[in-house]
Amino acid sequence: HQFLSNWQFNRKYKLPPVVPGWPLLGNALSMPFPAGMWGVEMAKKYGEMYTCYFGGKPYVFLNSSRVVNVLMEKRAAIYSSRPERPMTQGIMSGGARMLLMPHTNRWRNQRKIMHSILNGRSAETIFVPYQELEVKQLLYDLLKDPENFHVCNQRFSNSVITRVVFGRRSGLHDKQLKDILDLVEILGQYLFHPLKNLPDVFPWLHSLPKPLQWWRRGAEEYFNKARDLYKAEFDAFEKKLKSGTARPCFAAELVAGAEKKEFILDETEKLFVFSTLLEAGSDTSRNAITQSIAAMATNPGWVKKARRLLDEVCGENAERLPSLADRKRLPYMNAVVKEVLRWRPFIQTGVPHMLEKDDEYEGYRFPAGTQFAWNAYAIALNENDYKDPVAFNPDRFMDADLNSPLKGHWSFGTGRRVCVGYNVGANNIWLAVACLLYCFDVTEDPDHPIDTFNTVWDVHKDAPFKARIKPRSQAHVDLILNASKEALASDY
Ligand code: HEM
Repeated sequence: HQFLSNWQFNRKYKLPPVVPGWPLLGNALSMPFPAGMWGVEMAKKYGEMYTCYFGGKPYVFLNSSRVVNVLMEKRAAIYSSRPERPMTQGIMSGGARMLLMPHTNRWRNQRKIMHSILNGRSAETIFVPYQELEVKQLLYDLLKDPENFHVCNQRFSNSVITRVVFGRRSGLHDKQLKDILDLVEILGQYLFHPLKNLPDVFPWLHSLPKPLQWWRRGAEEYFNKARDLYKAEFDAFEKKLKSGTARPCFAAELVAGAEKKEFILDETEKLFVFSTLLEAGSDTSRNAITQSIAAMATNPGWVKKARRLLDEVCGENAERLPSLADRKRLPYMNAVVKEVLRWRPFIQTGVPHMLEKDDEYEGYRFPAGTQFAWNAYAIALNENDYKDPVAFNPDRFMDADLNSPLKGHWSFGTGRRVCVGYNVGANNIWLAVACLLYCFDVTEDPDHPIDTFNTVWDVHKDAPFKARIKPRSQAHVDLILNASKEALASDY
């Protein structure tokens, strides 16, 4: 029977070159975590597309912008679902995590809510003042504790989104921040390391009697931990709301909207809207800012250029900090943001989308249910896509698409699933990197050279690499101390 169905499958479908794997487990054993450089190697060996099998299902890696653009972008109407994930979505997220939802009305509903919070006018009017406040705290923290730059960047990103969602700021040593990053780290390993997550690779395992489901207890503990974390945060907010001390924020709007029946979210969905916002908001720009530090230390050329342009606008003697109001006058910084995202994409092999209907392309015939991902490292390091791809060179983005943060790289994803927080993310990076460049000299520690290919960017307990971060001059120190006074005094 198996032979016959394989035979039928092969008559009907034709997939790009298949990476040899093992019976049953397919390629789960050979795909490391993180898989960026493995993806580069496979792309060199197999070409523009290759296929892996996980749990008997095909997963196609797309290794050039050309094919991502045709399939995931232009044909987004049928390339925008997500595979069934009974472990990470089912048990660990109570079925309510938007990122993992299939292409359904439930997803559309959540996407609308997210869009209204994160985009349009609100990205500018609501987020920008907090980004401007938090960046001053970031500079102060980097001045005081440069070795822990990773924690300073974590706090900055987390505090912006926590302020918008719950109306409170976060501190460097907040337990909530560490708990969020722990949760994301575990989820990331399950999502991107098939061997660690057999219950999603083989969804039929979930029909085993419950006592035999060895993963269930751990997964339920994960769900409870996440739920308790966001529930505690929401309860604390509601207390403030009742006592009249809550600040205007998204949670307040959500409560008001729910009372007016503008939308319906059950309890778990509500908590996972918070989880999605706080986790996506905390865990992405912090990596990008950290990577910009690696780029400054290893590629001094662009730093000189960016610095000269920043000095022209803000003064050579630490007259004032760069601000998002300077975006029009500092187009080069838009290119910097895009290059930070392109250079060594920290979501190293992309996020898989699932094809909803059989499809054909250049002689291949893909069955519905095939997963497709932009192979992020492989594309970023592909010489046909980028000239001298290894170098950090923002000038490559000084083109007609300069002001479109989504164009020219895939780090925000693609098609209908493209990151809904990209404006907030791009502004976080723009502001933090502009201020860092303006105030600090960043150099490599000769005893600890940075391996920009194999560094695991998203570790959060320790710094992923070492770098020396020193203020440019006493005038810059004074500027930071002065500018951060308001942030240091705003303790809420
Ligand atoms: C540097 C910053 C960021 C990067 C690189 C990034 C990257 C991504 C990527 C790669 C995806 C998946 C896209 C796909 O499957 O095609 C995604 C989805 C998402 N991101 Fe972001 N993100 C960033 C910032 C943010 C921020 C600040 C928020 C919100 C506060 C956010 C909210 C989301 C949400 C809700 C989704 C799920 C979208 C869906 O499934 O429809 N992201 N992001």
